[in-house]
Amino acid sequence: MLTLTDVAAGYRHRGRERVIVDEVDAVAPSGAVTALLGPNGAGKSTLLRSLVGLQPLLRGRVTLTDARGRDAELLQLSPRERARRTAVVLTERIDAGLLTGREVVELGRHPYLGLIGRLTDRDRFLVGETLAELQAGDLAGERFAELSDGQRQRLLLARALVGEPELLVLDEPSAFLDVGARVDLMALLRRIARGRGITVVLSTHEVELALRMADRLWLIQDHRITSGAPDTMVADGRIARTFGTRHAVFDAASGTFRVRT
Ligand SMILES: Nc1ncnc2c1ncn2[C@@H]1O[C@H](COP(=O)(O)OP(=O)(O)OP(=O)(O)O)[C@@H](O)[C@H]1O
Repeated sequence: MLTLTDVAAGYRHRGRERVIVDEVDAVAPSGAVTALLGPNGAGKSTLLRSLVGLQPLLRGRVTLTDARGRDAELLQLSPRERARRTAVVLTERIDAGLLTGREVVELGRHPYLGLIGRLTDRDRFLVGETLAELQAGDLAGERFAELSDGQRQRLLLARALVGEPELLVLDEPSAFLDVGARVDLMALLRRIARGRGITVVLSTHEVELALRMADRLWLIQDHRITSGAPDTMVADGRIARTFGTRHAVFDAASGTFRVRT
């Protein structure tokens, strides 16, 4: 479980602070998918990057609670320990040079390798198992650079999971996927969250999909976050207020947007 306590995320330039999201108190349960929603520029990437230590957190506490109920302050852990317990999948297209699919996934074992950096039998076993779990075994021998966006996404997810993280954070994982692949990815993430009992937090622009498939929502509006179950947020009008525009109106009954006529 991930708990944010009085978190502020943003940027500091030459001693001046630009707060993007403030006073965040939110929980992402384990065994579940939490979707972070918000309009363009609301601060989804800023918050996710700050939570996992990819940019400095302005204020607050980020607590990871393991399966035995032990708390750890995520950003106080050593980089190696943090890399073992969390995995991050970003939107940027990565340059994997001439690496094969399997070699990309093997990189996910890096936080566990000794000084020589050699994979053990257990590392190889986990790589094989994870590739199978994500139905990506047929991509193992292919050159990563020559694969489609959907196939790469699967391998990047395998790379993230092969480190057996407790927390998986994904920034717009469906950005380059077609509609069928987006639904498949959400279903896969749900299965992984439940099967492994891990905490999955992802940002997305797919509001309708998140309403149907996420267990919990974090919604950014006006620099603050509110959270809750999708049904609750639809029923109390929060989704309509955040995403409705002059031309798009949210229909709570169907959980979809339609063009205002
Ligand atoms: N390096 C930076 N320095 C200062 N401000 C930044 C920096 N990077 C992003 N921002 C600002 O932070 C705000 C939030 O950006 P962010 O990318 O986190 O939003 P987002 O919700 O992920 O947006 P989108 O949905 O468009 O991807 C924006 O106003 C952006 O201009």
